[in-house]
Amino acid sequence: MSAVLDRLRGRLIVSCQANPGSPLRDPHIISRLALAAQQGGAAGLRIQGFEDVLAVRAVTDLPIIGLTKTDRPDTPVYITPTSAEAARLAELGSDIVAFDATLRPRPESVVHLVQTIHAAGALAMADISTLPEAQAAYEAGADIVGTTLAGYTPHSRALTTADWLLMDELREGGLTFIAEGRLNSPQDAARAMRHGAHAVVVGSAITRPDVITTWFAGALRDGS
Ligand SMILES: CC(=O)N[C@H](C=O)[C@@H](O)[C@H](O)[C@H](O)COP(=O)(O)O
Repeated sequence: MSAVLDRLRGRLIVSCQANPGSPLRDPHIISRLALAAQQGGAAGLRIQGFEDVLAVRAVTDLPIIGLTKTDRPDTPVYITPTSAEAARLAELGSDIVAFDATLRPRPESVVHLVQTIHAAGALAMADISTLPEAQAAYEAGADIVGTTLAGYTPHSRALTTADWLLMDELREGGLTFIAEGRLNSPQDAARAMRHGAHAVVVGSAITRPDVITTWFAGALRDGS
């Protein structure tokens, strides 16, 4: 296992991303969120977009998982769909480049993306939604898989919680994985480790106050 992945073992990775339209969508603000996460004990950061990766790289030595989100009319794949984007993320200082490795129509093969990321000197994190996708990603040379896209593809379990079953399948299949997606409390993060995660990514519950506010406002509306 690589030194970077070893450094992340058993640790928290904080995703610092702001949705389009969010008042926090600004590289300076994202870099401050990253520093706040570091101060709180994050061992790694997950950062979206070239400008944000650049801004965060300038302020911290923590491992960065870089990605892009690109809406394209020709494919449902939106997390780092092309090798050009993957290479740029590595050049800008991402230690790990995350990309969509789901079994859906895609502009470029997973093998090509992995090779490009490795050639650029970074590790390849395959964002998957099912066990077969994780197996295929490892066969294609990925360094690590993440449960990032579970619940976000038509062929994965539709859930409002983390996909605990997928974590169990990965663990039982002997596949190392990072748990990511809808881990909305410290208890969820700890539970993911008990389900066999190598590390845990938490985003919205730490760095999206606009989203968190909707949880609270909704609870007041519904009275639950
Ligand atoms: C599905 C997708 O596009 N996920 C993105 C991937 O980087 C981010 O929007 C999520 O915030 C991240 O995966 C962390 O998950 P959560 O915010 O649920 O803790």
